[in-house]
Amino acid sequence: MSSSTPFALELKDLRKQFGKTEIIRGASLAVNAGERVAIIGPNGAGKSTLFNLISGRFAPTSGEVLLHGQRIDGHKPYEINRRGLSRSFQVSNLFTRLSVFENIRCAVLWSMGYRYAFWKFLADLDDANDRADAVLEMIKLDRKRDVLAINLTYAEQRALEIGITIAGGSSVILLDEPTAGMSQSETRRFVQLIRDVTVGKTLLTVEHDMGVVFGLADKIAVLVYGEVIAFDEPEAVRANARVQEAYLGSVVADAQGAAA
Ligand SMILES: Nc1ncnc2c1ncn2[C@@H]1O[C@H](COP(=O)(O)OP(=O)(O)OP(=O)(O)O)[C@@H](O)[C@H]1O
Repeated sequence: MSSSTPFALELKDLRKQFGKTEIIRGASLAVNAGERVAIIGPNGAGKSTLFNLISGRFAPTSGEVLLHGQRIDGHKPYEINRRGLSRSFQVSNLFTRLSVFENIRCAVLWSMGYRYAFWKFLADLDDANDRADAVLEMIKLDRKRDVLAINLTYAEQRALEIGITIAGGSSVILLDEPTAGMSQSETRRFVQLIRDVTVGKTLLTVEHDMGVVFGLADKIAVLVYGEVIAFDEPEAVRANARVQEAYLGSVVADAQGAAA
């Protein structure tokens, strides 16, 4: 066994079957700490399923998921979260009737272990408040601190979700289509926001927008029929013949304009 630093996240020959259908068919991937990785692939390739396997919503049929060198496959989502992996969802996960600040503070308190032990939380409330305010500044919602989440714009709600995802200080962040539904200018600002709040962290994002992919990712993983057929830097993936053939031909041509 090597003594070098383990990968932040590693998938080893991961498989997932639903009934008789194998959706994830031996996916392998090794992500270094601090890398930003976009997972792309055609509809139905298994991107969301892969996220569900990594974050513990599904247990794999076989194979391994390692977080900082330790097995997490089959563990419960909250256990995986405690070990430093946090995930956002395509569908909004906000408490719409709570303020922006309260949404973030809930996430901070949860990450500090106050899910059930609210009796001990008063002592640490100042810490939680400070951390929540720091996160609000990072996601640029400090001026909306006391606004109810339901009254935010769509883009602000998505920023709040990112804030909730990073509030606990996880080192590995999974974002599922973070810019879906945004205008082009909102998307550009949002990509910058994601870059800013994930400095020093490991990021995996599922993304359809090639402008976002090429603007954000250090590396791209191409998932086709439940297999990672390429995992490399953007230019190498763009030039990869197998990727061109299986998926990217026309999509990449479009992206060249979008990323320029
Ligand atoms: N819980 C489940 N039970 C049965 N089949 C499932 C389940 N979840 C996903 N699938 C199937 O797995 C396949 C991959 O779905 P998945 O949502 O992971 O793909 P995707 O790459 O995220 O697609 P998209 O880009 O359209 O979001 C689909 O055929 C889907 O119907």
